[in-house]
Amino acid sequence: MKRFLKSVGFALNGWRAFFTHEKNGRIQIVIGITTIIAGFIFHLSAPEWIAILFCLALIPTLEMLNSALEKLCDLAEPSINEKIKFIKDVAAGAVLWSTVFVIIIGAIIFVPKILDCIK
Ligand SMILES: Nc1ncnc2c1ncn2[C@@H]1O[C@H](COP(=O)(O)OP(=O)(O)OP(=O)(O)O)[C@@H](O)[C@H]1O
Repeated sequence: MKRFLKSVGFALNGWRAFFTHEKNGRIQIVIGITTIIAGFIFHLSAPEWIAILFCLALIPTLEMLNSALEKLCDLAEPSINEKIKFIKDVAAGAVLWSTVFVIIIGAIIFVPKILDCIK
């Protein structure tokens, strides 16, 4: 139990490092809070909340892995290297790939509600 709590502590340190020191982490916080507020304003249904919460979990998770990989690459090979370029580009590509679908999901959920409000 003590070891488990220690591991949770390390993971929470990871959250703090990502969400306070990384620019992308701070952006994710702003997007997350804004989306949750919008969810309450537009009275999302349970399935809509599930989709939105899944999206809000997915992108920061990928961003965290991307940031960790970037740091590892910078440590392992500070000079220009084709393999490092591949690793960094593919990791960034993973974030972008998911982001495209998350934007589509967000649009499917929020755009009709916003249009209803404007009418
Ligand atoms: N050591 C390297 N060798 C080859 N290409 C690199 C190297 N470091 C970075 N690059 C290239 O530059 C791009 C940007 O790398 P960088 O580490 O600056 O990521 P970033 O997303 O701009 O970082 P940040 O998240 O700090 O803004 C990489 O995707 C890669 O194409």
